[in-house]
Amino acid sequence: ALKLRPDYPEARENFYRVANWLVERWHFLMLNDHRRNQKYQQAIERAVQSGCSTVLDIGTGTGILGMCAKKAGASEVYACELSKTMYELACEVVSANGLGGSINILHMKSLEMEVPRDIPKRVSLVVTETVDAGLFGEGIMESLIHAWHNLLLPRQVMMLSEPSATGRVIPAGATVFGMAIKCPEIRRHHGLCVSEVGGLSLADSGELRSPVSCSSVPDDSMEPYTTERLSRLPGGYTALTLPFTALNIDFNNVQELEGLSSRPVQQMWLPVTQEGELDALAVWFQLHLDEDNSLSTKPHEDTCWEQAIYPVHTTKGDTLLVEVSCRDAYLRLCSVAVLRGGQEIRLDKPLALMNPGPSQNPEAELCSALACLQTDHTKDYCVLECAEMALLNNKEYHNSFQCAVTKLISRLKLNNTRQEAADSSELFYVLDVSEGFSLLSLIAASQGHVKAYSSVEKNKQQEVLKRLARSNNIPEESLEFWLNGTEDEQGVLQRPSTEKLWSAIILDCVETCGLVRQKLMEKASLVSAGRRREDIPERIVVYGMLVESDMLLLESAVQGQEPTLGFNIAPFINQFTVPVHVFLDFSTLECKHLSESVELFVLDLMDTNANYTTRQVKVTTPGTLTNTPFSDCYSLWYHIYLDQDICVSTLSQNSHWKQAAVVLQEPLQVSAGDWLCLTVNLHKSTISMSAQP
Ligand SMILES: CCc1ccncc1CNCCCCSC[C@H]1O[C@@H](n2ccc3c(N)ncnc32)[C@H](O)[C@@H]1O
Repeated sequence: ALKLRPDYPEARENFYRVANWLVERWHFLMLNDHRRNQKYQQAIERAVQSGCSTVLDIGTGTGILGMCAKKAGASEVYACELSKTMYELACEVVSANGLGGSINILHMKSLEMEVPRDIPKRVSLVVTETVDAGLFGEGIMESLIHAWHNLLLPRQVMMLSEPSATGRVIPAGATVFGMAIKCPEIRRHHGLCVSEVGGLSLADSGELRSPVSCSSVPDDSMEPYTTERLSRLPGGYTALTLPFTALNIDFNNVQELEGLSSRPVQQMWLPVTQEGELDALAVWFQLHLDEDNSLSTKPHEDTCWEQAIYPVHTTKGDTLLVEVSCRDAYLRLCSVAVLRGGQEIRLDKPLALMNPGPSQNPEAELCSALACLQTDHTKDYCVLECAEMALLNNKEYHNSFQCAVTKLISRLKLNNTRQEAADSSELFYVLDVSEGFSLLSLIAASQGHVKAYSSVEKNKQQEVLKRLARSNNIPEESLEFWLNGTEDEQGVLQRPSTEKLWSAIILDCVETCGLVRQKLMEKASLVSAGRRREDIPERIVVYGMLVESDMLLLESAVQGQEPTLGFNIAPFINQFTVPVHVFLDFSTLECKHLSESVELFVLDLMDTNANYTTRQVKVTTPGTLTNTPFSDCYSLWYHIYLDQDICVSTLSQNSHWKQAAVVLQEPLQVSAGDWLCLTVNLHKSTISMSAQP
């Protein structure tokens, strides 16, 4: 579609969503990380010059590490890449750098490779960077165990044989660190932190959990950890212990690799340095490329990488007994018990006191200690997405909403009394078409005289709403679930029954990622047909601000004109540059504000035709800036007016929304006092912007 009509905004937004998915953003971060590139290049050169003449690059991505090996003089270089898009990209890059004939790239997963079918003989060196924030997330352990058994020359004791006859891996190993932290921002995304919102008591919500849990029983619907850039978390975090070494791994020792996952788990002692409630365990690592080069993902270092976060779930209503014996400053999770319903469930294993020595396998202990804390004795918990959990914890949003609904219902009642015909017992029909888990239908139903329809679909979530209705004395018949699972937008918005119309429809208009929800305006124009009705929200005001942010640039494209490690890579991968950045925390984004916040746009949901299609907005850059900065992007947020007076901001402190930013195609040279002209364009629900001096 883009090729046919490059200016068609809807197609452009879809391309952005696809490009974001096809080429992960970290390819740009990696290629822009010059230190990382140089360290890998050095380690590869050293290995090749010491005799490793045949090389396999596992997970080649753009092909950069394989090209380093070739340039360092390796006689045979092979590479494999499981992603089709990256495989094709690597082929383009390698041939564009004149190495097409000398690097053999395979579109396959290393685990499927065999000698001699795929590579003629075993290689002396495997290079790879198939690691994620939690180290193991890209399957490096499995890949290396398979490589040692099938693709690498056997590991010889060095002195007996020359280097080229023995196999080895870059990176040579990794050290994993952990640290207990207190962090409200993580807490509010992974557990219920409030007891009452919008006039509803949440006491009977039952157990609510985020999809992140390290429970001992591997449950594929749950992920063991999430990732955060600790240095960019709003409100920061407090370290509750010193960083401790959780694990050392030698990637050149296949027995150790195989042993890791089958070892017994023991307890873990964490020396406490600061008291406070434990919200999560942060984990990072050092990747030892060789004896002298290592990469670190430690927070606050100038690493661009995120850390792995293991939230600690303490189930609501339980009393978690943790003997935080600060005797000789050791936090002992060793005697952990859960008091539930008066019954004490001892979670602890035999105390680690018996073998207080250095633990053989702390990484697995880490997980078991956490599993202890999170052992899900109660099977009947309900999983909410992190954003749904943060929304649930957002008192301000629900209270604002409750005010708006109360005003609306009383207005409707007033209208009724004026029309003597209508009987005072008439019910008002309210439909909540919010995506995902939403309490708004309950808040509407709690006003009385309201029949609320919720579009919550998942059974477990409907159970939670029913439980909350009962415990908040909302009559069962005031809440119904509407058209579950129907794909048809028109159907969802049809009337509940022939004679009735909806009195109000609740739309949630801004996606958690920070963009206006796709098809919002189409949905809004659908519902505006028929009798004039009050909708919540009634309008959305879009704000923006010009900023200069190196971090955003590093995540969006390979920067600079000079080649990467001497290779011409940028033009190829930059074709996947996506100007729209989502899920940002604007409050902690490293950036320089180049203008005041400016009202860019008003979306009037009650009159969808009234919206502007293009709009000129003058923006000034404050005079304080010294160097003529590049204004390279503007960040977006929204004020959502639930009615003409009540509004919630997507930038507010406890907001569950993240922000979006639009990176300009070409950075604009601006200097203080300039006037920039932003052209804001709304086509259906897709906002696109461009800036001209
Ligand atoms: C300090 C490094 C760091 C620290 C923390 N966070 C991120 C990083 C940066 N590394 C991210 C790379 C992560 C993605 S891996 C790179 C490419 O390799 C491909 N692949 C992965 C496994 C695999 C396989 N067995 N066989 C063939 N191909 C494979 C992926 O399809 C991807 O294109």
